[in-house]
Amino acid sequence: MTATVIDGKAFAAKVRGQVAEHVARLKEVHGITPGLAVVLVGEDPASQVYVRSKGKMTVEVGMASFEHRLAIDTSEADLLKVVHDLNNDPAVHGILVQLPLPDHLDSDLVINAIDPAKDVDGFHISNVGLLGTGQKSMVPCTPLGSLMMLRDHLGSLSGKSAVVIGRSNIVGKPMAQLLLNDSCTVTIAHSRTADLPSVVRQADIVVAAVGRPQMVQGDWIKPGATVIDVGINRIDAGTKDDGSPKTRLVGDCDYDSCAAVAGAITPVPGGVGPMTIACLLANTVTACCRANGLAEPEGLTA
Ligand SMILES: Nc1nc2c(c(=O)[nH]1)N[C@@H](CN(C=O)c1ccc(C(=O)N[C@@H](CCC(=O)O)C(=O)O)cc1)CN2
Ligand SMILES: [Mg+2]
Repeated sequence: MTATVIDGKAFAAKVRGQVAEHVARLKEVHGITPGLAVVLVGEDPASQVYVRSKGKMTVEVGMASFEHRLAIDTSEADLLKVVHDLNNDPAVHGILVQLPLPDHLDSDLVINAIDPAKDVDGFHISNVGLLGTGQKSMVPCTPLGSLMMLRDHLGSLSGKSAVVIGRSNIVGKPMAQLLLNDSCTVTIAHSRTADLPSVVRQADIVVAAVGRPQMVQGDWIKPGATVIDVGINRIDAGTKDDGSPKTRLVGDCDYDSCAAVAGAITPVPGGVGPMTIACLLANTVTACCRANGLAEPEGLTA
């Protein structure tokens, strides 16, 4: 079997197109421009790339983008003041604090200071609790994007057996919750799970979010299963012509061996990653509609 490649780049472009249509309607009919504020502390190179990309795509879909770049030694009090001001800014419907934060800052404290209605990352404890009890919430972007791709590829997920490898608050746990809400039978596995290959082999749906490059092997995959690879790992790839080190991105799955067995698989890059930013934009429109008592965009929420 050779797996169908689930094209996250194309899917994300489609989602951004839908978001742009909603934004245009909000502007024309209601005179409202959704606004997204992104806060970056420090100069982590990957975070800078993601924040730049978020700002660019926010503007491309017609929304207002507010960027707050703070020095690496910003105090917790100063960061909390920025969050507080954004909570009270009526032009801002979504707030995102780029992670990871520098070590001296308490991520939980900062995230829980965001107004839950503007928490477009879905990381605030109120949103975690709402998702966990099946109530309307803001849903974390990477799991939401993964769910959209699964629904698009498989249709109903009801009754399917799903294994989520990874138990992080931002991917593994909310992903498991979303799959459960869609009536999957869900197992959360992780790096310490006994006989992980046998556990994964039971699954119709595998979501790999363990943060270990190419860990999941093809012989762990049930033939025909759908594999969502959330991992983004940069590994050595020899040297360039000038002798400098070369790197490449790989997922948590060993792509070639998994693709030989799976029914469908997301590539890295070009799979889940692009969906993360598309879902961030979708969440911002959702937050804006909710704040204004308007109907939410269909198909862009969980
Ligand atoms: N506050 C948040 N912080 C972080 C999140 C998040 O959702 N909220 N997720 C990640 C980083 N991230 C967005 O912030 C992100 C990561 C990767 C991609 C992406 O499109 N990746 C590409 C490859 C990019 C490359 O070449 O390096 C892909 O997979 O195709 C988008 C967003 C941690 N922090
Ligand atoms: Mg910290």
